[in-house]
Amino acid sequence: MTAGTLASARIGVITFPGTLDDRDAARAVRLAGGEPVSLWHADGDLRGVDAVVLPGGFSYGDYLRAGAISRFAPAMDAVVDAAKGGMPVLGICNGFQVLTEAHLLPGSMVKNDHLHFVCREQVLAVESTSTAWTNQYLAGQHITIPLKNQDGQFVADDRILDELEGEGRVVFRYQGWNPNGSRRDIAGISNERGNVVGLMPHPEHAVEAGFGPDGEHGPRTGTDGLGFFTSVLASLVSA
Ligand SMILES: NC(=O)CC[C@H](N)C(=O)O
Repeated sequence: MTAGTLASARIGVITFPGTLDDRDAARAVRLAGGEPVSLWHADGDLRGVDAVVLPGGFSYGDYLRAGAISRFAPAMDAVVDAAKGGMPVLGICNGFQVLTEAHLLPGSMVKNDHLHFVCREQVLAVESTSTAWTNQYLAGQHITIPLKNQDGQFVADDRILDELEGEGRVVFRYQGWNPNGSRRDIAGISNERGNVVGLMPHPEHAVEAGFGPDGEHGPRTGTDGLGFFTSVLASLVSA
């Protein structure tokens, strides 16, 4: 993509068997002004996209461990190479699970501590705006987006957690209630470079006025998730 051509940014959305949220992710890209490109897990060619979203769902039925099989999909070999080269990659929920399994992000996702599926509107604090996916938010801003998962507990040892905190790579933290027992209330993290971000809650379901969740204090806005997709477009223009 040439600098300054915001609307021509092509954002790939990968579909695995069992993916649920690819259509909403593609729609979010379109509403932000980008061009969504459908990518299939078995295809190792990313079709020249500028960034990639790994959407939510139950890829390969969450068999073995959520994300553990998807990690070996041919598309993921291409994503790992592209991410190492600096391409923006966002993993949402099951996509976050795939990113940890693929070792693009540290830590692991395990069963929610209460052992129940959780589905709710969740308030998050945006703790880092230095990533390809959060540069259009304000540091400390609270956003409300849906959360729905069974394996949403982020775990890592203290050395990794201290490193994430020390390097400003805790991108989102749960506010008000920790819905799954995640260490240090962590809802999302990034890699060192800030091009790879993963989180459990779902920004792609909060991109259109009147349909997303109410804000924390104010009237229903429903668009708190749109900033992920406008952020990546902005990061591509400034790249
Ligand atoms: N919404 C989702 O992406 C679900 C993620 C995952 N398979 C889980 O339940 O933990």
